[in-house]
Amino acid sequence: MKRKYLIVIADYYKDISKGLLSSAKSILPKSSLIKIINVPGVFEIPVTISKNIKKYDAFLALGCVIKGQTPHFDFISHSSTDAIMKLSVDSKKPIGNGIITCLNMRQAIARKKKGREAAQAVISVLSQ
Ligand SMILES: Nc1c(NC[C@H](O)[C@H](O)[C@H](O)CO)[nH]c(=O)[nH]c1=O
Ligand SMILES: CC(=O)[C@@H](O)COP(=O)(O)O
Repeated sequence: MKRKYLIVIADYYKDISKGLLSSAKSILPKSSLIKIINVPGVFEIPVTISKNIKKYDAFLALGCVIKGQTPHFDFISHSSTDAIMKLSVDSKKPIGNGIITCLNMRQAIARKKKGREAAQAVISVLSQ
């Protein structure tokens, strides 16, 4: 079956996002219809998915948050994760969480292939 996927990707850390995107795309079925929307940061991901929730079968949220000096990291990480979970449960559609939350750039580089896990999870839920 030809599934429609929307990938929403935050450009805040472009190199990391590129890795997340290529690893996610590598596992999606070749027959899928895939649309990609770029947003400035992970905070913009939930509203973008929400605006498109009826148009696609499944979604991938990709981005990277790296801890700085202030509590900003916790607010951005929790609010985006919670909003994505709520959207997924309310709409009954899978949204793969490929937002990595890291304490430093070294951790982010080591995790930039995690898009694959998010894509794999979505495929698994779609097949239930
Ligand atoms: N600090 C990070 C951000 N911050 C930006 C926000 O996501 C948002 O774009 C801004 O607050 C305007 O609404 N975004 C990331 O993706 N990663 C970060 O580490
Ligand atoms: C997400 C963050 O914590 C970071 O990008 C912001 O840095 P800071 O807390 O130093 O303003």
